[in-house]
Amino acid sequence: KNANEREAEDFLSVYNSTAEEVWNAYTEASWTYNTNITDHNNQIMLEKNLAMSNHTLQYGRQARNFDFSDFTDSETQRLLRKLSDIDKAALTEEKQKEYNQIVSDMETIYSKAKVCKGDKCMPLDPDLTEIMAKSRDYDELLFAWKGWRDVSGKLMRGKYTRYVELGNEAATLNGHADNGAYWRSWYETPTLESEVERLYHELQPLYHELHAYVRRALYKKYGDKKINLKGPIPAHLLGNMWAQSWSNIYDLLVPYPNAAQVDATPAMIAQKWTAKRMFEESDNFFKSLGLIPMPDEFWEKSMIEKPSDRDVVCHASAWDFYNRKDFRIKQCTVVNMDDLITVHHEMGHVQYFLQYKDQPVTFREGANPGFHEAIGDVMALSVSTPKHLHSIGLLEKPDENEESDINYLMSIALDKIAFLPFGYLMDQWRWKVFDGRFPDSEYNQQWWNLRLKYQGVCPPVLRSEEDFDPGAKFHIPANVPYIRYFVSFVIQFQFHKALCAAAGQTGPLHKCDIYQSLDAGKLLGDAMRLGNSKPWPEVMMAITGNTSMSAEPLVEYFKPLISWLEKENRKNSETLGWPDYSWTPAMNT
Ligand SMILES: CC(=O)N[C@@H](CC(=O)O)C(=O)NC[C@H](CC1(C(=O)N[C@@H](Cc2ccc(O)cc2)C(=O)O)CCCC1)C(=O)O
Ligand SMILES: [Zn+2]
Repeated sequence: KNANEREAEDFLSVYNSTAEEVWNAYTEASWTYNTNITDHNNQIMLEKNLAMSNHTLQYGRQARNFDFSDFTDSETQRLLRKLSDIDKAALTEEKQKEYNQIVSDMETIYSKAKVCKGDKCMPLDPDLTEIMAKSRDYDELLFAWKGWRDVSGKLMRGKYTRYVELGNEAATLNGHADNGAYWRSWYETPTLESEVERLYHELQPLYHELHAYVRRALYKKYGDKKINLKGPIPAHLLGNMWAQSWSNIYDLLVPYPNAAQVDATPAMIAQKWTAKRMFEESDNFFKSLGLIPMPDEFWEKSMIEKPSDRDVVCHASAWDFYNRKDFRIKQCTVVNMDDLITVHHEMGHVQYFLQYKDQPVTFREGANPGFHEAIGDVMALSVSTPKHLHSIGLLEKPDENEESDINYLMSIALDKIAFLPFGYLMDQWRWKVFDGRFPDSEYNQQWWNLRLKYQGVCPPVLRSEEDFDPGAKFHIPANVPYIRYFVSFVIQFQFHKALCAAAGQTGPLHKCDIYQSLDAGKLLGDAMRLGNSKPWPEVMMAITGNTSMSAEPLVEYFKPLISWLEKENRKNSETLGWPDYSWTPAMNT
């Protein structure tokens, strides 16, 4: 190593220890704000955010001064290259302040928004979420759906244009074409857009089969004035505020009502499960694989229930405090199966934090953002099986027959297959907003074009450019990219297949439960420990033996259901897709 490389290594170790301090300070301030939304806490968070940017700018400039092309250590090269991209710190201080304020304002609007009916004002969590999940009254669902958009997205419309401008300015200052190109650069895959497009088209036939089957069920429930069997589905009838997961309307479309049921919620309530019990159950699962237990600080400092005395950001999240000791989850947990899945999802993030905590801070990220999103869901694929739920006392002994298999696969498909077009279109919209193909005069129209094209849903009431429906989904005001979830929903089945093999499970993928398999745990733990120190294809290879993303394991997992759906839809001579694309439901009748 030449003197230059040794100097770089010293520089990187000073960077690392100072970064831990500065990032910890920001994360603490952000946590304080997220768990107690006040102007005071907001100001402190914004200050710490600026301090973090100044640190990034100061060290980013120094990193750029090194010529690391002839360095021998590839890890040093990788660290310096990552440091050289200074993100928002490239903006002037007042533009950074403006940008951070806009994002904070949009997130505050979203988190404090309530829909009022008379003197009763309902927040998204849990009130409107519960209405969307449980109501079967077309107009009550419409009230919640339209009401939420009026008090969230609609109020952010004016801020989003400036947010886009400043984000693009920062990205171009770092050498990216626009902010979307910057976000995609984290995958180190020049062909990312065509990769995800290929995956989407491989999976679209599965979605069309499910969409046709669900549309038929909604037709039976809401009639021919509200459902067109050749048209898109009104977006408020699918059990979820964004029609992104349909498991809450499972009762309207159960394939075999007399076969074994799959929902553990009734048992959780009957047995008086608490949020704490749900988290302990998840911790047990990770420990059974030989993975790292949640540390004491986690149990002391996490916020696992919605406080009654203050405003909080209820959207669940997992937090790394960058001091290798402090990791937390913030979740307004409701005792039901949906939230038990979410607990595993958030715990998956914390397990990743724990595994890579001794990496340089720059590498304390997922191999790519999709990897970070997949870990918890992989665990949930095992935990959700009737066999596993029975083993923790939440379901009777599952009867092993084809009908209960189809029931189970349907319940999982309503989350996983239903999600794919939504997971895909969220950043299709944002990438095109950032690259200018979607001018702000068309934000809402283009949003609904994509919602129709990919999801086959339509707005139940007229929309205009006074509305800003993308802003009604957390990740848009919160400035959180979304293609990571589409990637996760594909690769989590690759991981599931690989871990099931490691666990010696030979049956069909949907029956596999990796519980207590130390081999499966080691395979995943070793991959997580690498963090972002290696390009993700190498990590993918270490887990699955392949270097690329593949839809094949997802298709294999759902094979029995797809065959059933094809037969069922043919029997009903369903039209796949929505050729009556301009149809809309009768209004106010
Ligand atoms: C400090 C910080 O922000 N940390 C990051 C993690 C990190 O980057 O380290 C973080 O905690 N982000 C929050 C976000 C929360 C959830 C989410 O938003 N999910 C998507 C998509 C989806 C839906 C179903 C599903 O099964 C899996 C995903 C949605 O709900 O639309 C809510 C419920 C589940 C996950 C998350 O955990 O990803
Ligand atoms: Zn996540």
